[in-house]
Amino acid sequence: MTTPAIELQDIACTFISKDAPGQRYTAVEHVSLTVGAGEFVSVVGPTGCGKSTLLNVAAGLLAPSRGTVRIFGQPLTGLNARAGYMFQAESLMPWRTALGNVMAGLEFRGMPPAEARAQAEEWLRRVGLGAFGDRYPHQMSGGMRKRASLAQVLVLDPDIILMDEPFSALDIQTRQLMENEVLALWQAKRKAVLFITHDLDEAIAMSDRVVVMSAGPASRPIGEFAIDIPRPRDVAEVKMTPRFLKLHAAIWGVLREEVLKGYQQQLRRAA
Ligand SMILES: Nc1ncnc2c1ncn2[C@@H]1O[C@H](COP(=O)(O)OP(=O)(O)OP(=O)(O)O)[C@@H](O)[C@H]1O
Repeated sequence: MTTPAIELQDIACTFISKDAPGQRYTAVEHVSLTVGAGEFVSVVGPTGCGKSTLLNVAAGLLAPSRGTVRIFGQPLTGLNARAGYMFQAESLMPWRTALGNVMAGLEFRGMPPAEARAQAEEWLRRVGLGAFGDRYPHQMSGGMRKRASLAQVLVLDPDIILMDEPFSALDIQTRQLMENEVLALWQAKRKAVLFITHDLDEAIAMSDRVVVMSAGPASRPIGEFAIDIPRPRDVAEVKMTPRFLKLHAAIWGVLREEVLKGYQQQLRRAA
């Protein structure tokens, strides 16, 4: 077997509780998870179960309290330099144009400006923003900003792409367009993707594998499903196929109870 792109081994993350500083809260525990080179893996689970925590661990933004992280076989210490990260929130610098934003990472790496500009323009074209390089973030729609963010990540040609609910703020049509575009780009480049989402439909439509997390505290994977739907896929069309519906029913069977538990916990915390 080839070395996985990401290998989380028996990870635990314990935080000082926000509600009671004297208490500790174990968000995730006994999490072992791999993403193969070129594999698209989604993690789904109830709200607050620790999905973003795991992504932060894979990005090297958060050191786990226990366990090891290996990136292409090497123990991760510090930031994961082989990964690009696409957050739920906007990541564009408001004072830079779309082109300036996409160029920024290349410039920080020390690439000569003319070359950085040429590569950034090429990526803006690939994400459908070729004519909008001179727009500032506030002059773009939410969908355009997401495209620019995507170009910002992909221009750096990372071997691993970490995505935390990147499309959750978009309307459904724009979202489906973006999902298809991400799949097309992924299919062409075959990077390892770790994708976090609340949306089971999205997870199944996009992924090679879907991992289901239990409700917290001490969340861990409780189910793993191979998505054997042929590619290329159209995310809207695939949702009407019998295989999709069967997989959806199977995964929802595992996820449903955890979502209810997570919801009850939220209500208790809010009370
Ligand atoms: N830095 C921190 N300090 C204290 N608690 C934290 C910290 N980061 C996360 N937590 C807690 O750990 C748990 C997991 O959080 P996380 O954001 O990873 O969940 P999530 O599954 O991504 O949530 P959502 O689906 O709502 O985005 C939550 O209960 C959260 O309050």
